[in-house]
Amino acid sequence: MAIPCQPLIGSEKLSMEAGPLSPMAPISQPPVILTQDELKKIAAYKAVDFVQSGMVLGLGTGSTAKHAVDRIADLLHQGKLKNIIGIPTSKKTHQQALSLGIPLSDLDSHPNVDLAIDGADEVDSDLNLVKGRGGSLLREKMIESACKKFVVIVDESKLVPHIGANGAMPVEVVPFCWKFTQERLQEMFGYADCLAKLRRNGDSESGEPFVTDNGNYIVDLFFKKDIGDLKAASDAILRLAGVVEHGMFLGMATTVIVAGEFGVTMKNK
Ligand SMILES: O=C(CO)[C@H](O)[C@H](O)COP(=O)(O)O
Repeated sequence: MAIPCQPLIGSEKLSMEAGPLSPMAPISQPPVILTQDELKKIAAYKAVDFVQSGMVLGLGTGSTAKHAVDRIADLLHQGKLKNIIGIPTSKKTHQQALSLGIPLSDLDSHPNVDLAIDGADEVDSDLNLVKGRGGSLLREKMIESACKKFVVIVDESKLVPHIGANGAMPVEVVPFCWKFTQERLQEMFGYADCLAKLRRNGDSESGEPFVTDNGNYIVDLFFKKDIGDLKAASDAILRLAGVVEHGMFLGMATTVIVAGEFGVTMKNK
């Protein structure tokens, strides 16, 4: 399930043959298969190649973006990057960046962001995204809407034929009468085509609601069929009083870097 991507120069092969042959070694050895986390790290490191000294940077959230933040901190400590200002997209990333000594600010002080690097839960062939399964969609959307370039980093498992094909599309809602808002979302898409479900901590149906960094709840929409007109769906969700934001990031990504078994590919808008 690969979107047609433009290979990077040489399209590095990530599935490498094991070490040099010794006289006792078999003629060929099994390929080294990289883990999903190693693929995420490769995509993240490629994205950090876009970072230049003096930039204001949106720092993404999640297991892929974490590698990018680590890499930026390494380059700062090595003196290869200077005068970076990071704008974290979550409390968790704020903590990570702070602990690594990355100078931090926010959109109030730095409303123009040069570049944001973040992961995604789904990417379609038009570079539309689902984000927010980690719960940080609101701050991510605010910061990534304010940036000149938005580089998305994923392993190939995130590529989908259409948005909503592979899991939840999160909607951040105010806690006040969340059941009412959940019900309106459910009615909007119909019981036959969608399941709207409050996100809770843990697996139990009776667990406490998951609370976002902004003190809100999340209703996850599980679509059973193609959403169709994404812009219309986005507008309809945002018109609903009680909804704060949703996890469809339409037309926002300027570049998507995908690390997969057969190499790293990059697609630009
Ligand atoms: O949107 C997000 C958090 O709100 C993440 O970017 C998204 O969930 C991808 O996470 P990961 O890199 O861990 O797969």
